[in-house]
Amino acid sequence: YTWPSPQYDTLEGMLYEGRRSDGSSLAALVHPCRKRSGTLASVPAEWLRFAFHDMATHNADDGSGGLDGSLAYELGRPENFNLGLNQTLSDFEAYPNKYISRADIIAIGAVFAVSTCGGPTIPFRGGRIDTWQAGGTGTPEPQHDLSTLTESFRKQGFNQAEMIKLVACGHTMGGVSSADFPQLVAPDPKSSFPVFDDFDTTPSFDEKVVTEYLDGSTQNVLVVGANKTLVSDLRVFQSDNNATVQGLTDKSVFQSECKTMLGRMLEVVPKGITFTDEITLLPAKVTAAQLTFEKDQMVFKTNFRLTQPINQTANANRNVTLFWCDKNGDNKNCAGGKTNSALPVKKLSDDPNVSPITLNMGLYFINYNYIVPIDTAASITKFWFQVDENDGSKPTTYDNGGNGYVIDQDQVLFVPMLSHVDLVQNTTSDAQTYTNRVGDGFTRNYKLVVAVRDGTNPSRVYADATDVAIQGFAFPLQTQIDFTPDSSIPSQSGYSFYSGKVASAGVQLTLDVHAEAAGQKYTQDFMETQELDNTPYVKPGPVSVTTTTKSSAGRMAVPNALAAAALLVFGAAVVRL
Ligand code: HEM
Repeated sequence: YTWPSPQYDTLEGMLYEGRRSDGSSLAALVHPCRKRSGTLASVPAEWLRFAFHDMATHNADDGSGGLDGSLAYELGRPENFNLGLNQTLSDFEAYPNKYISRADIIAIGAVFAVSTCGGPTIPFRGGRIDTWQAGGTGTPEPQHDLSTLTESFRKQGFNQAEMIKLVACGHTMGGVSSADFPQLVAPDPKSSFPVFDDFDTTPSFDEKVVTEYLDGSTQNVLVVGANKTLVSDLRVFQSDNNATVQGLTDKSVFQSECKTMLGRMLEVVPKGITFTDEITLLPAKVTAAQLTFEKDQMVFKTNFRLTQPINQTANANRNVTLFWCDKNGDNKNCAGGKTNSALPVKKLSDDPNVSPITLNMGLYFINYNYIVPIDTAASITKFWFQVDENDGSKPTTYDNGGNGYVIDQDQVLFVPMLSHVDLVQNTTSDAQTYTNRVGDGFTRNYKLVVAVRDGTNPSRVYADATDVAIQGFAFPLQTQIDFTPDSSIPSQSGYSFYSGKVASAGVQLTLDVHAEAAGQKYTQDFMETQELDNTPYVKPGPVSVTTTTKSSAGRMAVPNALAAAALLVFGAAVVRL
C-alpha cells in the first residue's frame, strides 16, 4: 500500500470507519444488530437479503448479472415485493460515490449485517461496477420446486451443497412477514405493522436455524408452514437427506462455512470486473489531505489516524508531529536542512462502535487533525509524521515507505470555504433546468470556487463532477463544469480565483478539479463538497522550523525529538514573515 490510493482509501474508510468523511454513518443504521423502528424488522436481515436478491440474477452461462445494483430497478417484481428491500435501498442511497459503487455499498452492507449480529467478518474486496437498469430474472421463490431452485443456484454459480449452506447462512437472521406471505404468517388485525415469524429463536447470526431444524423444534414457516407449496427451506435442507445441514451444527463450523459461502456470494458479479485487493485495515492512515485557502490564508489540512486497542487509552504523553518540506526557495525539499513541523490542532477519539468490523477487531481510532499555514511562495512538496511516545522508546516515523506523502501540484486548488450550496425544491424553476433530478426530491445548486496559481496561465480550468448518491438510485450525475475567472473574489498571495456552477439531486458531489496549461494537466482528485462554506473554521496551529545539522537531501532525516538540543524552534510568524 502506498498513499494516495484513492479507491483503496475510500473503501477502507467506509469499511472500518463505517461512514462518509462528513460523519454520516452507514454502520450506525445497522449496528448494533438493530431493529427498525415501527415494524421492528431486523435491519441486518434486510441488508443481507438485499445482497442476495441483487446477486441472484447472475447467469453463469453468459456471465451477466450479479452484484451490480440492478435490484434497485427490480423492486417491482413479485419476488422482490418486500418493504425491507425498499427500506434498504433508501438506507444505501447516500453512501456511494466515485470510488465506492452502489454494488460495493450493498456488499459492505452485507458484511456489516453479518458482523454486527455476531457472525464472521467476511473479507471484502471492492471494484464492483453498477448498472442503471434492471437485469435478468432467476431469483428463487418459495413456491419453486427443488429442480427449479437447484437450477437457480447453479446459474448463480453454486452446487447443491453450496445452495443448502447459503440458505442456512441467510435464514439465520430475520423471518417471513405477514405482509408478503399471509398464507404462511397470519397478520395481526389489531396492528398496523406486519407480523414477522423468525426463522429461528435468536436474532443473531448463529447455527440455531440448523440445530432447531434438526431437533424438530424449529418454528421456521419455510419448514413447518401449513402451506406445503411454500416450504422451500424444507425442500432445500432435506434435498441431500440432511447431510449438509448435519455438517453445520457446530458453532465454529457454521461461522467458517458461512464466511466462505457469503464471501463467495458477494463476489458473484457480471463478467469483466476486476476486484481490488482485499481491503485490510491501515494501522496508520493519512486522510483528508488538502491544500486550500481559508480566510485569506493558504493552509494545508490533513488528518493522521492511528488505531488503539479498546479498553486501553492512548498514552497521554504521545506527540504526533506533522513534518513537511517547502516546494520552492532556498529550502526546497528541505535541502537547506530545515524542516517545518506542527502539532495537531485537535485530537479526536472515535467511539469503538464506529464500524462492527473494527469493533470486532478490538480496535478504535484516534485522529490527529492538522491545519497549518503555508507561505504561498515556499508552498509544500511533501509531508510525513512522527509518533513519539515520550517514554524513552524510539519515535516511529510514518513516511509512506520512505518517499513521504507527496503533494504533487499547487497550481489548482479547490476552495471549499469560498464555495456555497443552495438547497432548492425541485418544483422551483431554477431546478427545472436540471434534467437529472428525481420527482419528489431536492436539487442542490452549487457555486464552486478554485484557486489558480499565478503563472499557471491555464487554457482551461474545469472539474469532472460526480454524484452517485441520488435518491431512488436515479442515473448518477457525471458532468464537467468549466470555471471562469471570478473578479468578485480578490486575488491573494499569488493566486487568482475562478468559479463555476453545477446542480445535483444527490448528496455526495465530488470534484476532480483540473487546470490545463501548456500541455500540462494539474489535478486535485476527489474533492468533497459536503461542508463548503459551513466548514467550521479552525485557526491554523503554530509552526516550528527545525534545523538539522546533518540532513541528507532526498532522504528524510527526521530529527529524533523536537526538543533535542540541536533544533531551533520558532513560531510561524517569526520564520515566515
Ligand atoms: C431457496 C432459496 C431461497 C428462498 C426460496 C428464499 C425465500 C425467502 C422468503 C420467502 C423470505 C421471506 C420474505 C418476506 O417475508 O417477504 C426470505 C427471507 C429472507 N431471506 Fe431468503 N430465500 C432463499 C435464499 C436465501 C439466501 C441464499 C439468503 C442469503 C444468503 C437469504 C436471506 C434471507 C434473509 C436474511 C431473509 C429475512 C429478511 C427479513 O427478515 O427481512 N435467503 N427468504
